[in-house]
Amino acid sequence: MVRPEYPTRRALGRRAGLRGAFATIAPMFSPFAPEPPYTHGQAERTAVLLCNLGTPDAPTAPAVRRYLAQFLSDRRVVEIPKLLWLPLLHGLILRTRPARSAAQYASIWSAAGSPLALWTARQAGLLRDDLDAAGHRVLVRHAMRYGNPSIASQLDALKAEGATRILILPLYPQYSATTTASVFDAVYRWAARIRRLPELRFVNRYHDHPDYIAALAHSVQTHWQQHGRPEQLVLSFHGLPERSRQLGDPYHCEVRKTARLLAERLGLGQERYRVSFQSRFGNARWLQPYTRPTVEALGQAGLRRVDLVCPGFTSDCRETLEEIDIEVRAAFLQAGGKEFHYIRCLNDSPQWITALACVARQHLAGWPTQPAAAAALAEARNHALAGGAPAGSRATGP
Ligand SMILES: C=CC1=C(C)c2cc3[nH]c(cc4nc(cc5[nH]c(cc1n2)c(C)c5CCC(=O)O)C(CCC(=O)O)=C4C)c(C)c3C=C
Ligand SMILES: [Fe+2]
Ligand SMILES: [Fe+2]
Repeated sequence: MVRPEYPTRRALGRRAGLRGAFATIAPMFSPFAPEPPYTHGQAERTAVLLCNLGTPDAPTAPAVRRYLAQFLSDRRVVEIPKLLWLPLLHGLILRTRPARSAAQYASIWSAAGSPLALWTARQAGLLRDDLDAAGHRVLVRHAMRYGNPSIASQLDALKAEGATRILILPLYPQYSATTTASVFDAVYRWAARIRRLPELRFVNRYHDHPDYIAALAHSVQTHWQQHGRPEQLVLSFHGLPERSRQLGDPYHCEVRKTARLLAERLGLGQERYRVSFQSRFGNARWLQPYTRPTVEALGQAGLRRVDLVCPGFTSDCRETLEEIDIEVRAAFLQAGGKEFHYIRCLNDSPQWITALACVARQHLAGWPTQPAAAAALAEARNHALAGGAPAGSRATGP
């Protein structure tokens, strides 16, 4: 006869202890971030995350080295195979460039920090106010693709604030794999470790949005009303390796369209403006013509006054305040030019905030942005789930 084996009290205790211990350590082995327990009837909240490129934490060589190490290790930015690129990056570039870059950052750093960081944070606050004034209760935060605050940390914060729907809005009007897609990579990486994902939407581009073009035109026209007009207006955009265009990056095409629409809006004939590309990095061939030689040639050709605007940069930063307003200005004057006017980026202009809000609202369409609307939606859902039972009766049930 086989006697059934009943576990002894001590064995049961041991097993419960093991189960308890397992329950304690299991989350440590989960690939997902811990979540608070799920409860029914949680409010739906909509959020917008403004994403910009990023900037060093300080204008010092170590801070710039940290920032550049992250930036230039991104395969979206430098497409050279890692085996060839990393020795060059760590053996040469990160040993020489940070000190030079830090001095350039120092020349444009304000008491409150990096211009790019300040403008981006301000845009987030103003966007929230604008949406709020229009009756849209939306959480708005900003994040940086490289440096701080990181995209992951801001998505964590939005989730902790209860965001269940998040619109990712890069501060790049023209799409490029090197910038826009890299922001999306960071969001996907964050999402891969989240159990209860918010709904996510992404804005790829708004290079031809009428409000964006109107904001640019307003900024140029205001400058001209105060200072008169130049002989030439240069529209300078951040450059990109020519190879990216050949491999299918639409950036160049979108830049040309922004430029055409802006010139049309300003009533400029083709002979009164030109497009150029700045901030070339390394020795490869980038999109042409390059900004500095373009402006030098205008000075050498005897032009008295050139105005320059950077329509692709939505915030002033090192690339505009130092490279353009200091270096390119000096190059023009040295080449014989007399007056160089740098027209500032959109920064916190009301027209730009209106444009951002319009882009955001178009992409938020269908998502509740008011607490009352969100609550009504949740109630309607509960009602449908309960098969018509009074709304709220399932609010806390399974
Ligand atoms: C290595 C190649 C680079 C590509 C490709 C690139 C594309 C690209 N960048 C911007 C916008 C900005 N870039 C900024 C700084 C910056 N960019 C590169 C290199 C590439 N950019 C470097 C190495 C740096 C750091 C500055 C330096 O050390 O020289 C900035 C300014 C940041 C700041 O803190 O002020 C912006 C903005 C776009 C839009 C773009 C592609 C379309
Ligand atoms: Fe750049
Ligand atoms: Fe095109």
